[in-house]
Amino acid sequence: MSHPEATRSGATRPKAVLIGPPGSGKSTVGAALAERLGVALRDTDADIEAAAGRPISEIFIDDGEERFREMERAAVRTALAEHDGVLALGGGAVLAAETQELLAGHTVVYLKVGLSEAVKRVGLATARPLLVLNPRSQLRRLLNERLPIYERLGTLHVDTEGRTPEEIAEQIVKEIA
Ligand SMILES: Nc1ncnc2c1ncn2[C@@H]1O[C@H](COP(=O)(O)OP(=O)(O)OP(=O)(O)O)[C@@H](O)[C@H]1O
Ligand SMILES: O=C(O)C1=C[C@@H](O)[C@@H](O)[C@H](O)C1
Ligand SMILES: [Mg+2]
Repeated sequence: MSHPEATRSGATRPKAVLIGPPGSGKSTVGAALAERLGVALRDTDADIEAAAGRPISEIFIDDGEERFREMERAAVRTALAEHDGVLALGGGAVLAAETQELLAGHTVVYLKVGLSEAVKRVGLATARPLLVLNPRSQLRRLLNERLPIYERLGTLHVDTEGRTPEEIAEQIVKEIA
């Protein structure tokens, strides 16, 4: 007898789910990977902004981080069930126990980046609400908290330093083939 959950999860699933800290290149590598695979890139940050009709920085200010994380859990759940291309998750999405469970059985690509390189890449971008005040110390805190989670959830770990997004995408294509 076919179980409805099994049918649903088997029918539509992303080719790859990208995780990693801010600046690891989820959006950039995601675009290069989607192009190579000839599929669409979906980004849960963009889904949340579209649903709320506001940028994430405003959601953080108006509603707080907790409400943002609720919206993020829902966005991840929906995207994992609907999307069959490349899916980039927000940097903190993996903190949610529900999301950690939902990722089991997926091809999860962890994009690795060190603190100094991540700081260089995100620069002083104010679009990242968690990094507004002191990007370096905030990123250090985020990395300390999240590295073990990214490492545990990633079924493929990919170095991103000193390599172009295209080179990284090429490696991922080979490894998930
Ligand atoms: N391999 C790379 N080498 C050099 N720069 C890179 C690389 N990958 C991404 N970048 C640059 O780093 C910055 C951050 O990349 P991107 O926005 O893709 O990260 P992200 O993981 O999606 O971040 P966020 O979690 O904030 O959404 C961008 O300016 C991008 O051009
Ligand atoms: O690292 C994080 O917690 C975040 C990363 C971004 O992708 C956004 O989801 C938001 O700015 C929070
Ligand atoms: Mg991004």
